[in-house]
Amino acid sequence: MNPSSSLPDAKLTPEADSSVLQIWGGHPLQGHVKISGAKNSALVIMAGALLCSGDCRIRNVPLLADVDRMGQVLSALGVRLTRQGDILDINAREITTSKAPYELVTQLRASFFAIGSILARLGVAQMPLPGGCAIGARPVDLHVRGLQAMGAEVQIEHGICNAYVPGSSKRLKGAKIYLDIASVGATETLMMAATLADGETIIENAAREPEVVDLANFCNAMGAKIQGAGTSTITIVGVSQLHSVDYSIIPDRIEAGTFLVAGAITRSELTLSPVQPDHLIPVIAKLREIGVTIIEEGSDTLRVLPASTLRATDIETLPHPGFPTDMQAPFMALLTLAEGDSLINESVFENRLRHASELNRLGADIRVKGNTAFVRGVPLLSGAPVLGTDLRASAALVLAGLAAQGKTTIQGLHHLDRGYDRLDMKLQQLGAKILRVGAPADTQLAPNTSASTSSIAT
Ligand SMILES: CC(=O)N[C@H]1[C@@H](OP(=O)(O)OP(=O)(O)OC[C@H]2O[C@@H](n3ccc(=O)[nH]c3=O)[C@H](O)[C@@H]2O)O[C@H](CO)[C@@H](O)[C@@H]1O
Ligand SMILES: C=C(OP(=O)(O)O)C(=O)O
Repeated sequence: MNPSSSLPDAKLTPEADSSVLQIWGGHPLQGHVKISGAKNSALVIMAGALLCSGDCRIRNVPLLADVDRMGQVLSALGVRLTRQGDILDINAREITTSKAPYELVTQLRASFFAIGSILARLGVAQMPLPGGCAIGARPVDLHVRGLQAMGAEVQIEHGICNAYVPGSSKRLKGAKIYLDIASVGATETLMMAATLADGETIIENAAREPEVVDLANFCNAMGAKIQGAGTSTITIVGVSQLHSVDYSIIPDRIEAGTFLVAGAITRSELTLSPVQPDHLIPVIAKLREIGVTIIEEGSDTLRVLPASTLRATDIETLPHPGFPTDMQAPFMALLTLAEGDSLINESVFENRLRHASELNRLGADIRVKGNTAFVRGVPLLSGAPVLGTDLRASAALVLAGLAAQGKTTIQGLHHLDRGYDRLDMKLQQLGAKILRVGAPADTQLAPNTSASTSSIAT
């Protein structure tokens, strides 16, 4: 069953670039929201499907522009894909080329991680350097060094990472790899590469994010031998081939966190499911510190209650299980309305505070110095035209817009659509007065004051 079957299908096209979101803020939300599958799991698991020459059925796949593009990357490699609702079937029996298309790979980050699976399957890969959110330099040196340690020759030329495995077997060799930084992507690239390598690979200082564990579980369900995912040391014993699989990806903890903040910032009562509360420990802990009541109901449901007062707090982003960098911008939106001064330190990416100046357009009081934002709480925000500069920055502006008095117009929706499954429609179903309109000229339309704006244009 498509978990979001009550939502219309959105068209995820470049038109999102010219469309805008209009939000009439200051209205409480109410109801239940269905959390979609995790973007960062879906994308890397699609890359992982390249390791297997049998059928891979992936369930709970979110409707995202990034998933579409990743599908196009796989198609361009000769892989067969069919999607029905949230089920994606992938068959990579034949990979007809080792060269991934530049114009697609450069539009998202996770596409690059497929260098690990392509190299493992074919012994050769030509992968353009990736795109993704412009939140820092985001090099791929750790991916490259790890593949080299496994015996690959790798060179970056003209924006393309060319890799091949010398020798007649074309098979990577197990290796001991220490990552200088616990990089999510490098851990995933190397874990995939190691599943089909000759011998044992040990990744030290591995990333511990839930999406790394999800990828390992997916690979193990295909017959891989991966141990330790979720800890700092992952051991992979290479196998010669993997078999068919039917696998369901985890709920998106960042989408869930975004809806928790939506409840908190609009002082609303919402329930969210399915979620894995243990994936949200730092987010829930910070919300409670801010004064928001979060109740766990059963094993997969969270309820957020209307907060009377929001209190300032300090946040430092860190690799999992620390506070997730992908929740930093949404929390900044929330803290603009908290009583007192908050300090937010972004320590994972070097340029991920660009939403601060856009939040200031809405009346927030934020000063940025280096990687630190000083947020002085204000009693209210007021709607204004703003620009989403990356995925989570755009989500932060939506959240601020929901709380701001009057009308907020958000441009740059292609960022939002990369990583949120029909966010505007889900908010609409909770009673938000939010409307997507096709072209900037339409932004002058009169507000639709009805709580259920079914005339949404997608
Ligand atoms: C598609 C995907 O899964 N994206 C997530 C992934 O991105 P991504 O995998 O790109 O993030 P990383 O964990 O690799 O990045 C962490 C830090 O390591 C640095 N670094 C990374 C690789 C490398 O070879 N060299 C290097 O210096 C990065 O520039 C960054 O400063 O994890 C991030 C951190 O949780 C999340 O914000 C992204 O949503
Ligand atoms: C940074 C993010 O995504 P990506 O790595 O795909 O750019 C994100 O999901 O917040």
